[in-house]
Amino acid sequence: MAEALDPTAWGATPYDALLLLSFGGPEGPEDVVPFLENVTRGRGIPRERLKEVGQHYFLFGGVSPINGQNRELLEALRTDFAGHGLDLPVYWGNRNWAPYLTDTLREMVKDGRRRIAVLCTSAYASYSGCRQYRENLADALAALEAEGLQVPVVDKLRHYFNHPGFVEPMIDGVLRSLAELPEDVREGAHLAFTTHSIPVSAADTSGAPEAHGDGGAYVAEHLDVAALIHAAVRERTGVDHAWRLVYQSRSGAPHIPWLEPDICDHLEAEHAAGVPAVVMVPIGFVSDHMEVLYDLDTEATAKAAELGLPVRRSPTVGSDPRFAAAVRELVLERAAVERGEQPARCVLGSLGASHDVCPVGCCPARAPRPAAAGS
Ligand SMILES: CC1=C(CCC(=O)O)c2cc3nc(cc4[nH]c(cc5[nH]c(cc1n2)c(C)c5CCC(=O)O)c(CCC(=O)O)c4C)C(CCC(=O)O)=C3C
Ligand SMILES: [Fe+2]
Repeated sequence: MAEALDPTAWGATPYDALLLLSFGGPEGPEDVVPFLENVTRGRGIPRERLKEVGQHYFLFGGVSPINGQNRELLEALRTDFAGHGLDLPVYWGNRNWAPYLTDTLREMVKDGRRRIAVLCTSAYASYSGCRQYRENLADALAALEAEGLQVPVVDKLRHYFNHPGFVEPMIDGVLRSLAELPEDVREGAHLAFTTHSIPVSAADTSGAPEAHGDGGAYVAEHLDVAALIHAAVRERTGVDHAWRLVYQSRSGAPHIPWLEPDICDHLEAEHAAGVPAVVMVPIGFVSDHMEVLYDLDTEATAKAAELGLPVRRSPTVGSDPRFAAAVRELVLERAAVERGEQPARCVLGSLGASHDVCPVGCCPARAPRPAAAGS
């Protein structure tokens, strides 16, 4: 097994590059409206919600932290790869802002890259976190083909929500946040694991068809990560902190059901129930981007202050070296699979490793569109 994952034996063969594929964000006030237009094209988000979200960005000078965080992750990946003798170039492209995916893929093709492993900055199954990226890849490949360029093969790496390199940095973060709470409320603190709300219909159909059902793979995967972190914290502190999975950043029309409860409503309910403190744990996100900075650090934190409820927000993985190492392992694991080997899968929790290739019917879109890197 170890041999299959040794970069000095086969390298990442058959891959000749890794593509970091992310959301993208504005880098100045003049970018905010065009960015939001890119995000919401054809998605039916109410105008009021868009104005409101624009204000979140303007509050931070029109700059989302996400691009800077991806630049740091790129550096962390290059450092990790170089330190482990893995000679694999790493590129970066986004769905909604420069560097745009199509431009990056064009550059990759011009550099002679033919077989590309893709890491998305979304750890879980769902239309927004998985299939939509595959649709973006299909669109970009079609654009290159229309330009007469040779189309590379792209393989999306499996979901990594339950990879130790994703979970362990978050466990440390929760322990740090608990330690920062005033001592008299620390032991009674509850953990609020939080992720992006999505329409209930999208949650129910998330993941492979056999996982479909109430909450689908999206909710099941988050519950697994939450239970893992909770158990590790109990083991390390000896305290059994009560926990719940809650949601944030809801958009869409009010009459369409989205996953609940919202973090702010949850904080209110916790306070009313006499809970002395809460640690918000943003397990749904890969870096401390705007959903974390605004929805948790600004809005939910203000709500808690209004209630007089002590809260802390624990960090996401960002460019933690353990996450960079996890990405290397995911590349080498998948490379071994593509060479016909059966590598060991590094995985925690009760769900096992997610599929390498999305089956037909995985995280379906409202209206079917071409998607790359699937069956
Ligand atoms: C599951 C999920 C993730 C987590 C997985 C992943 O990371 O992919 C995520 C991440 C992100 N979402 C982001 C930003 C936005 N998401 C929006 C809208 C939406 N997100 C959705 C879902 C998700 N989103 C959904 C179902 C919608 C409704 C419309 C639609 O179906 O598309 C809108 C429109 C306005 C609004 O309504 O909020 C914005 C501006 C940013 C960038 C932050 C930054 O700039 O730092 C990031 C990382
Ligand atoms: Fe989003």
